[in-house]
Amino acid sequence: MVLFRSYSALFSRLSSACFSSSTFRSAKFPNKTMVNYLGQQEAINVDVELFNTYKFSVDQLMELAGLSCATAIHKAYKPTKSNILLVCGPGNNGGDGLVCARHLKLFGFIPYVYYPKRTDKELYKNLLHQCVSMDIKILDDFPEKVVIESDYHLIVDALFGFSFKPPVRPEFAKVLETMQNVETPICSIDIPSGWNVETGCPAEGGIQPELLISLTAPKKCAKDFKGRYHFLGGRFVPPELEKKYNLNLPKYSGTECVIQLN
Ligand SMILES: NC(=O)C1=CN([C@@H]2O[C@H](COP(=O)(O)OP(=O)(O)OC[C@H]3O[C@@H](n4cnc5c(N)ncnc54)[C@H](O)[C@@H]3O)[C@@H](O)[C@H]2O)[C@H](O)CC1
Ligand SMILES: [K+]
Repeated sequence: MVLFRSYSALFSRLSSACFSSSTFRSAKFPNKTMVNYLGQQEAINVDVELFNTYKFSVDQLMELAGLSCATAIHKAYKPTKSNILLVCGPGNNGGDGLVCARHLKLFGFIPYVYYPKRTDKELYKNLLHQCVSMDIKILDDFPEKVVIESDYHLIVDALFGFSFKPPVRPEFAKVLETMQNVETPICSIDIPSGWNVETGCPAEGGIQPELLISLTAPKKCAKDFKGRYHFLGGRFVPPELEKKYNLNLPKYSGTECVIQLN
């Protein structure tokens, strides 16, 4: 354990010098003011249309969402041999986290999953099974602040997405509080957990992710994001749906599944 921690600490110092390649800094980013930022109900409506009108299954979209997240993390953080703590919540945002963990492993990272409140649905059982089958460690307890800071290079926040209604219920309060206080960088999937989906960061506290990956289209709270990297992922929106909600999505390049917005 001592060796493990000292490796992580060393790695953390080395890797902070390697964040983001120069290719990234010189790339031309689309004007994010062009993109339509969705309100909570709009995000839910788009989701419902994807399932009901366009007949996507949740598995399909979650796989693309989770792959987008792992890809954005790989683009923002190198080298890959680092420990990543994924905190997965009870809904689809948590499911994106489980998929992301699997892809991170395939990309060469060392993911650890904390998934305290599990749903009984087949999809989630399978996603967790896939993680376990790929030797991804599932943690029974959420690590203390000092342990996170010494052992992990990045936290992936997959606790709550666009269905979150504040205030956070007591069962998740401790986890969110720890995430608010750690020095370790945070990557939030779709919504920084604990933020109001529309008004953004709460007046007191609130996590401050370094990386935000908006899925389908950014939500209004993303205007409050002051971190280093903002990516858009979830490249699965049919053109008709994009038109209907005036999403004005930026053009993804070639076969890329994410695009950097800032
Ligand atoms: N169309 C897309 O863009 C897709 C997005 N995906 C991801 O799905 C989430 C939205 O998922 P959903 O299941 O609707 O909800 P959440 O994950 O946000 O959370 C629901 C979960 O959380 C509990 N909860 C709500 N409020 C609170 C609270 N105050 N305290 C504690 N717990 C709370 C609630 O009871 C539920 O259990 C979206 O953001 C994307 O990440 C899909 O993966 C693909 C399609
Ligand atoms: K989240």
